[in-house]
Amino acid sequence: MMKTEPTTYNLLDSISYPEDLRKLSVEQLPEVCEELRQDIIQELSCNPGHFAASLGTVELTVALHYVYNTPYDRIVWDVGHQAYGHKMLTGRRESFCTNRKFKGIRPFPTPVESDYDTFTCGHASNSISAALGMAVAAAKKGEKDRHVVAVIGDGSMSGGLAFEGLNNASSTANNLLIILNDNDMAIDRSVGGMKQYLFNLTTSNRYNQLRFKASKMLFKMGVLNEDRRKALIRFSNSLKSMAAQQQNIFEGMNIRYFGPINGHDVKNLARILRDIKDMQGPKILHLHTVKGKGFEPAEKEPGIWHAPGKFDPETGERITADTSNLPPLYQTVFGETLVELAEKNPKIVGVTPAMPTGCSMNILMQAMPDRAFDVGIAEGHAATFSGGMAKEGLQPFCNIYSSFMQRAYDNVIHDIAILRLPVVLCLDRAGLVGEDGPTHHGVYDLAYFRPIPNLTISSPMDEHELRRLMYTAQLPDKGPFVIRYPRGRGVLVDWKCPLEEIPVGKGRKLKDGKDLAVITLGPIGNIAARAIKRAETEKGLSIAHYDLRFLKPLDETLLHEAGRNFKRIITIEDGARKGGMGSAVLEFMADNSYTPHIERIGVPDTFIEHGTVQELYQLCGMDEEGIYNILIKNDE
Ligand SMILES: Cc1ncc(C[n+]2csc(CCOP(=O)(O)OP(=O)(O)O)c2C)c(N)n1
Ligand SMILES: CC(=O)[C@@H](O)[C@H](O)COP(=O)(O)O
Ligand SMILES: [Mg+2]
Repeated sequence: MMKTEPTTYNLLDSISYPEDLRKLSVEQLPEVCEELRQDIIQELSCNPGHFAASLGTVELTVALHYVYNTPYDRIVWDVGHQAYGHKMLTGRRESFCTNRKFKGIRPFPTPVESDYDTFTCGHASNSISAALGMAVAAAKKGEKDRHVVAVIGDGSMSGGLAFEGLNNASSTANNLLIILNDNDMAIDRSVGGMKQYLFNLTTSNRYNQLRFKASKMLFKMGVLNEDRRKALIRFSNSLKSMAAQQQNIFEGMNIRYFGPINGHDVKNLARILRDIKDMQGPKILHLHTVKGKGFEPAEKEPGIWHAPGKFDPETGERITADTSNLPPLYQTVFGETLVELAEKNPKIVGVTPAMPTGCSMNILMQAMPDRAFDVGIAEGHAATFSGGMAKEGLQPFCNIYSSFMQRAYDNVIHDIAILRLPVVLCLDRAGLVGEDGPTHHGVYDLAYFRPIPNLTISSPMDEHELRRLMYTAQLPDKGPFVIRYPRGRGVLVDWKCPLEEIPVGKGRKLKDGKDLAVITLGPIGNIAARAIKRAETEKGLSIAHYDLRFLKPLDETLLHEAGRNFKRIITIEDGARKGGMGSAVLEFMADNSYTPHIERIGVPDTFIEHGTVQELYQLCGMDEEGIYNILIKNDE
């Protein structure tokens, strides 16, 4: 049954902020959790967002706000997609129905929205570093009573940044608590050695619990102080490694390890948090949780229920529209075409940093499991790993969301571009992505990749162009080749065109015109084409339209033609206005002494919030109406 009217809750309705929660008894916490979980299910069923992760952290969220003095004490959520319960307990339950909507609650915690949100969330693996910074700052300011807690998932723990944070935490004076929320899932299944290591730790559960109890008792009795504790750890670790040929990696780094414990027993969780809260030195608490906990379909298929869209909260049936007559997703075209190419070219391999389903690399994984790699949330590694394979003769297609590629900038320069290694860098989610907001918009790649020598940078206007660019990119001697395309559907229902080469650096004149020229890059060219048609029909203008296809190398013949023939040129791109395609055209015209009036349509120099892509296009003047208004401006 769909949610029709607000449900009333016995305890949850009395909690607006954590102070209210802290007035309850420990015995009441399970009921709070049950109500909070139900409320998340009800809310998400009609206003979609990240779902399964927040169900898995209900007890942790309640326990944290119960035990810690938030917001004075700092909780740093990693990614923040698991923090819906946190939002509801921190003054945003009433407005939660606007979550992820334009002008509504933001998709991930951010201090811009609430004092309870301590840092920027969205990109994985930053929580330990940020929390360590806060802990050090607190100590420097003499705030001895301020506690800092980082909450990081097992998937996010696979990221290099998390390891850097751990490494630094182990050797810097701090009292940080790291909570490892281990549900054995990223968006898809967790991968890698850390996941295996955490699983193995489970098997030594009894040992860790015994050790925790013993050390607590000795502390209480005054037998154990910090120096003796460290000596004891060294002694117990050496005994343990002798016995089990294995050392706890965290303990080995001087980070005290507790767990693993059941992350859904809220009373026990609160008790343990209280016990370890004031212990000196860095600590890690390892929780076992179930992604999707308490909602059976999500527990069974947490991958699908990571962000399932609307659903019926009673039956668990997902509400999906019939898409059979719609153009395909660019992601499907990418995945299917990659398999087609890999069947013919044995050198092709696929790489994804933890987004196999999102980018459709899972199609290659299923068809050719030994030729596709999910490397975990490790974009920098994905790029360098691809470079290594390319150096030895393979042809990697490394697919990374545009905004996550920001993490791999130096890897692309240092480990791919300098040696001109033939890696195809597929930038999925290029352009404004919608409800995930400013952390996830893929709007900087054109500007950040354009200055790098040896790179070819392209963007297809439709599915056929995507297939042709993918085909072209894997031909011999093409060097590093970037292909950027957006989240969502293309424009051609019949997308399976023959695979043909596109000459590198060659754009297209889509139509001639006399009054002004429009230069576009990528799928936004389709919106521009509609606006052009309207301006011609309604205002009698004659407008030339060029699809540049390549930002690098630029089609100089095409640009000379535009520079020679037009006094007014409008560039349109789904990316930052500063530094991208429009800037490249400006530079070209200036360098060649052309003096047209150039207007650049693109994302302005500000962080764009969340909303539907359509709403955000409108906000940036990049929708059909916005483009039309610019086209006719001088004609009014
Ligand atoms: C740098 C970066 N890469 C990829 C993602 C996409 N992403 C969001 S959540 C997630 C999985 C996180 O797994 P985990 O930390 O275990 O959290 P869980 O969902 O299991 O609670 C991924 C890959 C991201 N947000 N940031
Ligand atoms: C939290 C996060 O970073 C991902 O879950 C992201 O929201 C996925 O985006 P897509 O839905 O575009 O794959
Ligand atoms: Mg996980």
